[in-house]
Amino acid sequence: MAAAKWEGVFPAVTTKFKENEDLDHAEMEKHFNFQIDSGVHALLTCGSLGEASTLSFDEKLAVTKTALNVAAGRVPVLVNVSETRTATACRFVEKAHEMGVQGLMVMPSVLYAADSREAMDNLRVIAKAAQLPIMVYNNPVSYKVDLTPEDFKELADCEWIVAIKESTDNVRRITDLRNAVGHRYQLFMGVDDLSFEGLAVGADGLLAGLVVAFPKETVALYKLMKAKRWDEALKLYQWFMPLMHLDVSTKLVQNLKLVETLAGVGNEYVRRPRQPLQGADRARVTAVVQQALATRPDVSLLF
Ligand SMILES: N[C@@H](CC=O)C(=O)O
Repeated sequence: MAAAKWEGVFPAVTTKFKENEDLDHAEMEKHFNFQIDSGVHALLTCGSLGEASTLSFDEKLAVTKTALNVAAGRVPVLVNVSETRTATACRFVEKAHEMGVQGLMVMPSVLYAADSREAMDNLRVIAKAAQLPIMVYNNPVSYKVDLTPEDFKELADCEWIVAIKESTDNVRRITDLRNAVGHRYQLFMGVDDLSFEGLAVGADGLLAGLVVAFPKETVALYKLMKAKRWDEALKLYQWFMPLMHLDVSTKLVQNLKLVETLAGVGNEYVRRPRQPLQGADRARVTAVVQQALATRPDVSLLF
């Protein structure tokens, strides 16, 4: 049977590399401990922000193993599934299950824009192989596959599908999902700069990017919203917004790795063909981060 209900702040952790592009497990241990010590409610490895597209099958398992070792049961560890072929995804989830992950996030195949019949079949086949709770990552903006509230109604009989990461960029979708399927699924806002709006209309959590550099602030935003302390949440959100815009970009990985570096919690090593930001892009992100750091609220005073 599927696990306890997921809720709260789930960072899509960045994958740490050395200068020569090898995995840097020591840096990842630091990063994962930093997230957990800051109060996040789970870790998601190997998402798009985790540069999944540059990681081999075995590397994804190795990164996830490090997260499991660090978490040691303190928070659940989910791994993103982004294989291009359903059969490969099944092999991957079987290995992830053996390794002890507590859940999966499943993306559609990024190289083929499946129609909804194909996308739902892909999910059912992966769920059967995994026998693990699954969050469906619905992001038609980036991946050109949109599972609608009607599709989720149809998937409701699949007990392993327990949550949806909502990234349509359309905040109406949270309410449309609730109206269509009630509380059958836990709903996560997947677009950073719609966090307040998503939580305000009843999302159960955030599966977000900026949390990698500012976990305490993201957890504070979530807690304020759940406590209906709207004015304080809005003030914090207004401070956060210029940073959150940085996640909504084709350069989100480089943006966020630069944010982590300037915030003193990471480095900028990425895998080619990505390269660290330069020129005007670098100056723009640096200015946003410097302004945010200069006006950073002390969220420990809020609770
Ligand atoms: N969609 C991202 C998280 C948010 O930026 C991911 O899957 O890594």
